[in-house]
Amino acid sequence: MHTPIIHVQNATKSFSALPVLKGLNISVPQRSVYAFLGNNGEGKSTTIRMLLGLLRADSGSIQVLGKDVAQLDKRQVGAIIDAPVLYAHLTAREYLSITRSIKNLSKSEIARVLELVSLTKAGNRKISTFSLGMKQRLALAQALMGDPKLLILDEPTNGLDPQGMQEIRELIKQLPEQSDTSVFVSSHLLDEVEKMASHVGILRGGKLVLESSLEHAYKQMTSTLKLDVCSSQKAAEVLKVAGYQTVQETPSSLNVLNPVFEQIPDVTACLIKKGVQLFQAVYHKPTLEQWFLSSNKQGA
Ligand SMILES: Nc1ncnc2c1ncn2[C@@H]1O[C@H](COP(=O)(O)OP(=O)(O)OP(=O)(O)O)[C@@H](O)[C@H]1O
Repeated sequence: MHTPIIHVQNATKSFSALPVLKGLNISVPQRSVYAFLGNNGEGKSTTIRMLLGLLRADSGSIQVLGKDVAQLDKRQVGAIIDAPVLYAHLTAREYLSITRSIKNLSKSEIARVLELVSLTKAGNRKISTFSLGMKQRLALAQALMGDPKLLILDEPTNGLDPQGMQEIRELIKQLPEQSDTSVFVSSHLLDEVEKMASHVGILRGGKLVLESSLEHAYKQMTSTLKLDVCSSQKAAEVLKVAGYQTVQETPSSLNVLNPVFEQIPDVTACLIKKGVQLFQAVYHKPTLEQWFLSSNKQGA
């Protein structure tokens, strides 16, 4: 098994005796886009500051890129925290050349990162002429200079319009494949990160209450086909013979468990063929958000 790119074990952090993190465990697999979710004030930014070595945990262990965070070479991690300060009177290339000289990188690095964020053509334009989405892409380009193996982003789509959000999402999504960069991205919106993440961790009450790959989550989600019929018992017998699993709710309604959407015509045809009157069929697949909320309640 690969070493997690971020591994937090039992981390705690209090501010003026007020506990914010109360035994936080996080395991971020390599080459993942890990969405770190939590409501406002749950401690996402605090965690991110600890991952970047800007804040020390009171107790517990924090490993980033296989090393204790205190020993980490910070140049191996790219980050956007808070609103990035972009100098409006500079062109994008001039702006990136500041980071290039600080990090002592080759000139070609500017062209590489501009290409990655699709800003090659706008490279010689002043930042003051950029849209908010372009500015955020430029901030991403800056964070990607030096080809970091890990990118840590604190709410990178905050304040962007839907198109800007989509641009950033598409960019982030392709980073593991394109440049072997893992991404740890905080957000308070599950439906927003669902479109780009491969893994999700949910922070609540100072702990991670759920951590899962999205693939696993999707497999766990149970869809149902609710049928209103003349006799649920008869319908259940007919469907059992046809290989469907059902749960009877009332004498006149039952749920078919985990049907795929394409099976609905077959289910209804089976019933009609055997003389079971069907009044209504309603297909339901929970959203990821509903699944997480219910898993959370069960785990609580
Ligand atoms: N330097 C600090 N001093 C005192 N309290 C702090 C400090 N930094 C954060 N806190 C408190 O810790 C809690 C968590 O804050 P944090 O900014 O980490 O949450 P968050 O999940 O990032 O919230 P948001 O989504 O609103 O940014 C809040 O109650 C905040 O007031």
